[in-house]
Amino acid sequence: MEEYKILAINPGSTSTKIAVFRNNKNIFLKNIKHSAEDIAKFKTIADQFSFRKEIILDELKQAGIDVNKISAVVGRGGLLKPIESGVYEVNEAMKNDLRNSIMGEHASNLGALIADDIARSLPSARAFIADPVVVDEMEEVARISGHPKFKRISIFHALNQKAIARLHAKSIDKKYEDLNLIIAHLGGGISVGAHKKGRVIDVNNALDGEGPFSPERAGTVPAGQLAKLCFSGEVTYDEVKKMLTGKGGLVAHAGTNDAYEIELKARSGDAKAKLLQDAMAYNIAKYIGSMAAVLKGEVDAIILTGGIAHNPDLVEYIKSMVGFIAPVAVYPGEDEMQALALNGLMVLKGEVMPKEYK
Ligand SMILES: Nc1ncnc2c1ncn2[C@@H]1O[C@H](COP(=O)(O)OP(=O)(O)O)[C@@H](O)[C@H]1O
Ligand SMILES: CCCC(=O)OP(=O)(O)O
Repeated sequence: MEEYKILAINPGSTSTKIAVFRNNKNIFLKNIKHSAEDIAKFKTIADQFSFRKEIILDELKQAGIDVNKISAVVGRGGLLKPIESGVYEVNEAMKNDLRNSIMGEHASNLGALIADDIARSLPSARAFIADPVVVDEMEEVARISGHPKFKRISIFHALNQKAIARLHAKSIDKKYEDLNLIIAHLGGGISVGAHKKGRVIDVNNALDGEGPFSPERAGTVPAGQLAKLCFSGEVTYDEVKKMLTGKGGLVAHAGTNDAYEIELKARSGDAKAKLLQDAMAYNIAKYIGSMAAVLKGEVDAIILTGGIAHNPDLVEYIKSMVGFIAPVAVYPGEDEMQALALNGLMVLKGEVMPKEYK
């Protein structure tokens, strides 16, 4: 069998994860954490391009990986136009949209750009993205907000939610397409999706003022108070945007995007940290409850995943609130690196045709 080496690149809001696969075997994996201060040095996401790219190349060099043998670089897909689930070859239209931040700014915008840049520097490598954060399978009824000027849109951890859904389905000998699941990805941002027979029919916009608060996002905030603040003359547009994304959530309340730090403080008796952690868990559970209504109570399982799903206290809090709906399964961390690499491998082996982004 022909041997392919694949580099997977996953820029998240609080980390850059990289992995190298030889066919479907993982031979290198690294999770580089970025503190709130590190990230705050950059005005825009585009400004982080060289910082994140150099970190990736340094790590590969230190690990002794021969990059010249790489056949595909697969990046986490960012804020593109809403598109269907799948693997896409990086092209000029995609790069233009990402460079111009047509749908906003998020670290995942760098996935395709860095993948393309690295692939171009190699003898024969192609660049792809898979299941970007803009995968959109929402039902029409879920798109309508309380005012025609505001439309609900699908921005979430599509890659990991889909990968974990398939992993869970396999573990119980079922197909993803036969199950109804509620999946909460608990990372730098938090998304809670209702998966109905393989389609995410509703999900909170994890990036932009919707859903539970997260390590670095405010989530849903009282709209009237937000409008008042915006016209108070006390804050600029950019400052308000940062309050919602980047400097909201745990960063605003406690000055850190590290949920593990809050977990340790809460466990050692810090009452403020405990209340903050409980509030985050409470809001996650509340959104899971709303997705149970979306699925009309027909829920095969609730799945908790992402970095914060490592926290046993937070997981117990959520279970105590939503355990009556369906069994709760916990998949701490993510399966994104394998999902990226396997999508690239399927294209290289000719098993799937990459889609074209227009
Ligand atoms: N072992 C752990 N225990 C508790 N929290 C953790 C653990 N590992 C990571 N986290 C928390 O998970 C969050 C990051 O999750 P992750 O899914 O890696 O995010 P992202 O990809 O959005 O950067 C951070 O706030 C981090 O503190
Ligand atoms: C943009 C939606 C996905 C998201 O929030 O990712 P991070 O948790 O990596 O910021």
